[in-house]
Amino acid sequence: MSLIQIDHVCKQYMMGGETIRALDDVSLVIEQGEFVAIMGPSGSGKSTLMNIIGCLDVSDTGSYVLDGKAINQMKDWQLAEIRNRKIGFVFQNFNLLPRLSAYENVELPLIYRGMTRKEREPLVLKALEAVDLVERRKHLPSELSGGQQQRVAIARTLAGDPAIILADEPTGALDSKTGIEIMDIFARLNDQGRTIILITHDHAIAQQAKRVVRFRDGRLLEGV
Ligand SMILES: Nc1ncnc2c1ncn2[C@@H]1O[C@H](COP(=O)(O)OP(=O)(O)OP(=O)(O)O)[C@@H](O)[C@H]1O
Repeated sequence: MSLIQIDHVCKQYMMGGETIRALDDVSLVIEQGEFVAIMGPSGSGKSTLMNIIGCLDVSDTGSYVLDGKAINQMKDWQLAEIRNRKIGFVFQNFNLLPRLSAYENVELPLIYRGMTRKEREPLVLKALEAVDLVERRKHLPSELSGGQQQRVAIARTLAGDPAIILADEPTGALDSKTGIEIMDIFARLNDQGRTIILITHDHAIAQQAKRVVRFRDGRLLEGV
């Protein structure tokens, strides 16, 4: 069974009487343990697909099965539960809380899950270790470089042990050298068995993934 199975998915938006086909009959299979880049120009539908894969939105037609569960039929609360348990999001602008240290930022989702301090600590340290940031755990985001902040964000995601890491332009706010370093971290996590899906418009970044899926005008071009 594939981790992600998307079949003939369509998503339209109405804008001032005009219909925009953001996703136009998209089918895509992603296996457990893959490292995939979804690449396309602005407006090609990447974010729309990302939102569907991340259970933030559902398609108009077609089907999406994630880890054996049919997502299309789910209610909002069920989608929220799947998101919390299975998906780790990484965003372009890091989304760290500025008044919390690196450690506390990574810890926060585990507090929301109701874990005790004792349960949280090894998970937080392990996640920070995975991105080589244990030493900087007491720093505030403002005391860290952009690349380090993104690594904290990746650690925050890892601590929750998600089935999939979904990264939306994770290198978009970084210079190209730092961007490649972030991709090296994803590659390392992938070597450890993590499934990673990232969306990007940057060809050089996409090439760092093991598989590139190209997108244009709401359609997949190759690599399916
Ligand atoms: N909520 C919305 N309402 C109307 N149109 C939308 C909405 N969201 C997206 N679209 C349109 O759907 C198409 C695909 O948008 P999408 O954001 O998925 O593209 P993208 O490839 O992620 O672009 P970018 O890289 O600029 O974020 C675009 O034409 C966009 O204008």
